[in-house]
Amino acid sequence: MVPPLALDIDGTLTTASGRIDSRVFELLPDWDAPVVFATGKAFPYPVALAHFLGRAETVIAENGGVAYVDGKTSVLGDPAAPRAVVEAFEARGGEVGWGDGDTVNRWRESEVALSLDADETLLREVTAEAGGEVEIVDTGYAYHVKSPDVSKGRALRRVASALGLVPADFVAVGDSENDASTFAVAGESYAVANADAFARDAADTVLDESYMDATAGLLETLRERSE
Ligand SMILES: O=C(O)COP(=O)(O)O
Ligand SMILES: [Mg+2]
Repeated sequence: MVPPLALDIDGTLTTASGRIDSRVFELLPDWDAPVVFATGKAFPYPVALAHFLGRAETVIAENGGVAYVDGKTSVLGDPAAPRAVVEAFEARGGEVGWGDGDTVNRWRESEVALSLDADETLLREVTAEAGGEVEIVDTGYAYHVKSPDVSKGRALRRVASALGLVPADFVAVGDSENDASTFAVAGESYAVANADAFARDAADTVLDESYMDATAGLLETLRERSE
């Protein structure tokens, strides 16, 4: 039996230019165990990915702020403090940085994400003034202002339990700071070679290859190992 998977999306299932790698559509539709997409992206993104792969919509979004399994949505983080911090940041001239429309935050329920173009110094200053109520996670794709109580790893506990599993049953793959908590609870954890220092330190293994080259290679290995 192949193992259940907890898969980060950006940097792990993508190309270096941020597109979903086409091998995702070859390797994941028939993966014969639960697959949890665990991402910093807002809820609709992993739902859409699972949907178009023909898989169960079992997802962790917003770095663990939202979990969806078996038709049930759980919002696991309170957006009040993150929103207040970002309002204070804007009042002092900061910009969230996604332009008009802001589809990045439109469906976000537990946290706020800012563009990497945002003024990081000001953001960290305003966050420090909130006195531990919020933290910033830099995924390499965005700054996320979130409750410190929220994490992908904590959400994986809940999702695994709904599936009749425990996090230790999962193999986790990821590339950044927001994956360290998943790595801490998964049975086996792998950072892709493009991963940041947090993810590399937290992973059991750092893969030699980057992005989906690494993930695809690992999935092949896991499949062979299970035969
Ligand atoms: O949304 C982000 O900042 C990163 O998303 P990821 O967790 O899928 O890498
Ligand atoms: Mg990532």
